[in-house]
Amino acid sequence: MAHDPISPINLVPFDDVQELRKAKPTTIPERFVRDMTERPTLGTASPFPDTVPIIDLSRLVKGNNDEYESEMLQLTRACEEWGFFQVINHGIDLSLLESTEKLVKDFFMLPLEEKQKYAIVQGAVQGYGQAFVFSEDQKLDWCNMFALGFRPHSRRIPKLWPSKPPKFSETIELYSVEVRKLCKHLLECIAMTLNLRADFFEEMFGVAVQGLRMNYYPPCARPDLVLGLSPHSDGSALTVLQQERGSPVGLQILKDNKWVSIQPIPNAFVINVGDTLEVLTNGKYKSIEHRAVTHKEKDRLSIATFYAPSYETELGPIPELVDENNPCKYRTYNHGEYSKHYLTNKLQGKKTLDFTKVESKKPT
Ligand SMILES: O=C(O)CCC(=O)C(=O)O
Ligand SMILES: [Fe+2]
Repeated sequence: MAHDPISPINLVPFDDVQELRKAKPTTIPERFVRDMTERPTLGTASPFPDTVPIIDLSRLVKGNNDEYESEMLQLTRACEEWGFFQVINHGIDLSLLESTEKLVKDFFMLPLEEKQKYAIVQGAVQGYGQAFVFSEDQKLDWCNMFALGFRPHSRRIPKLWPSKPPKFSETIELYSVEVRKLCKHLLECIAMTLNLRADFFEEMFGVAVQGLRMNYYPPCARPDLVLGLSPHSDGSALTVLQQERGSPVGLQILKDNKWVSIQPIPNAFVINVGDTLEVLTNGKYKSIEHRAVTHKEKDRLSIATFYAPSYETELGPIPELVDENNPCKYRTYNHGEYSKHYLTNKLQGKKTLDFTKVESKKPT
């Protein structure tokens, strides 16, 4: 698919959160104040520092030895029981992570007029601003976002690649190439946890779609009333998230019906299973609902890379993963069609996945 399969999308104007914050309002504007049921519980969500699995990638390249086997088991458990894990020793140059982080932060610190040169254009899901805002009465996230398409090349909108700060675009390019390699490697390992050939996903995905969303969450005087990012699952196959060094806790995942905070580990990436992998594995590896919360004094930056099959790919449960005990739970559909569906609906937990669910037959 040459361009975003999204046209037209009618986004409605939104308030720029950094600008709002500058005015230091004593009350939070109504459009950001969540209904009681949606408000985050802060401080009470247990941080579970050692339960979201940590995968040491340096142990996954060594071939057939005990370390490799035990790390593969850990990866299987992470995908099956958590849908989220952190990777350490991923091999990406730490100075590249630091410079990416710094330049992205510098971008958000530019004056609004400068950032607005790259504003989301109607009909695209790339640029500066909040996507997923479709009505005047929809609650807004306490966040500014900047999204860019990276691969395939035809998806790029060159006028949205900023000239300021200097080196931004070339650094994002280098970063995205490295993160792409990481995604490929992780998917090879994940394929093997499913007893599939290592190159199974690589072959199926074609020229994989890769996009970036940079999220900047200014501090908020009332973090108990707002959400940084609404609950959602990602439409991708895999998502790779970098959190700024020294970030406060912000990411929470819904685990056994409780919101659990993910503690940032310096230099690690947070990886999560997206909807596409859920469908392909016939629900064996599930995408997990997650959200971001804000902090009273500290800002937070995160950089999410979404990695997904090409838009032409036909998706459905992999036949090897469907049998009598695991009947087919999702219908077959075109990935471009799903992306369009995902991007034209507000973020609402895992609701977009209903698009592909097959009605389960009631036992007679
Ligand atoms: O900022 C975060 O931790 C979450 C970001 C996220 O979930 C996303 O961009 O899809
Ligand atoms: Fe997400």
